[in-house]
Amino acid sequence: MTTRYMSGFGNSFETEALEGALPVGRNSPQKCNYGLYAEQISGSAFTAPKASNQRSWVYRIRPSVQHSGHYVQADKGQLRSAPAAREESRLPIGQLRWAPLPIPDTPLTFVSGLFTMTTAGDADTRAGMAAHLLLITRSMQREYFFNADGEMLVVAQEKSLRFCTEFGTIEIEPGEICVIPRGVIFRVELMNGPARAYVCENYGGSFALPDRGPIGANCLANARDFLTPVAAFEDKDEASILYAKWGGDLFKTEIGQSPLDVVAWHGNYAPYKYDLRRFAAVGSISFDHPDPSIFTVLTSPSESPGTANIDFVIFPERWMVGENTFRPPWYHRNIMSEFMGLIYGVYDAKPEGFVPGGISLHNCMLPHGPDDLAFEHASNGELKPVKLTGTMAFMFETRYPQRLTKFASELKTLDQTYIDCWAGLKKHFDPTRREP
Ligand SMILES: O=C(O)Cc1cc(O)ccc1O
Ligand SMILES: [Fe+2]
Repeated sequence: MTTRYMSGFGNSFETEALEGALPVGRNSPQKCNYGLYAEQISGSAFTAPKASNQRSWVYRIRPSVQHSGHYVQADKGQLRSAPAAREESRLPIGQLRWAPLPIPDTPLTFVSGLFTMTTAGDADTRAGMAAHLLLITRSMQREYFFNADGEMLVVAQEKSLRFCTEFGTIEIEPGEICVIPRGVIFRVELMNGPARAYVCENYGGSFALPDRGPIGANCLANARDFLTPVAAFEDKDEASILYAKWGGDLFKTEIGQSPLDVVAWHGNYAPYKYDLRRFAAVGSISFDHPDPSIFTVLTSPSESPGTANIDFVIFPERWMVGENTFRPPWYHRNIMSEFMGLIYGVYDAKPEGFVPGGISLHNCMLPHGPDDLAFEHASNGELKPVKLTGTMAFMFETRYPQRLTKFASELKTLDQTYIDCWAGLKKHFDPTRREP
């Protein structure tokens, strides 16, 4: 199967899988072609300002009310939501790091394979996020899912994933991400074996491209590199289950057909993918290490301008050329809380211990920075231009403290010796020493 996409970010797209399925010049004619039902899905309040107003019109075989029934509670496994339950929120704080969670042999789908590591803010008040690890060993079959609590940003880490959605099909491989808006129904299939991914569940404002400020009109993530699928539909009458994440709980309902029955759609509320390797990194070409905000791919705004609900930041391949500069990230304490993952390669602040598929968590105001090895190397190495190659790390950075789940705190992969990576930093203080 070849997937086809339309280019652009937040465009008003239009696409039809059958010619003439889209009404011309109106949204809801008295009768739609092919006997389709017209329906709107809103991602913002009807009256939201134009720049943040999101909605799409879908023309489908059955209206969504028929892809619905009596919902009953489903087993939510290790899926958690903010605010964290009290017994989960008194867990010890600290700088934390996990080795990759092995992919088990047991059946895990996109729904049962979500393991929540942190939650932040409050899903009901549409503030904050959750960070999940995703392990998949089985494609969803006659199973579908939607999330009313937030949009889902999926970062492929090991093997590829196919998202069959109401709006069409998206395929991603490691190095690529997929964003599924709140409420959109989808199914996830494996493509080349059991997969591992990271998921940021965004309870807040939809991810948008950051303003570039003085950088100007180009570089970072360019709008044309975001890809939204063309319409594709299933006309399958077979007993299926629709899962819904709603208010922090997981529910399910039985339906008699595939809900992926949208024959045509138009609007600006739709899933998309992006290849992180297309990110045109901008950095210092003189001296000093800039803030990592220069590597923001997507930002979920909050009501405070400049203070993101979430920033999705990457650390891609790039040249390091700073003169008389300590080149890795500086030591720092940050009001924002940083959840990091490594897709492939080596991260410059942590050449050891932070491995692909692993996680680190540096929460609000907890100090961190390069380990002793990285410090020694960066303080004494010759400062010729160096290219960091074959690497892709990322960060989900939120204004809210990230609370660890009990699951995360009890994982065997939690690195009990992480704090020791700074133990070897020597006291160099000498009141008579001056650098040339
Ligand atoms: O802590 C980290 O590794 C992420 C990070 C990278 C950087 O270059 C500057 C600040 C920062 O938080
Ligand atoms: Fe940091």
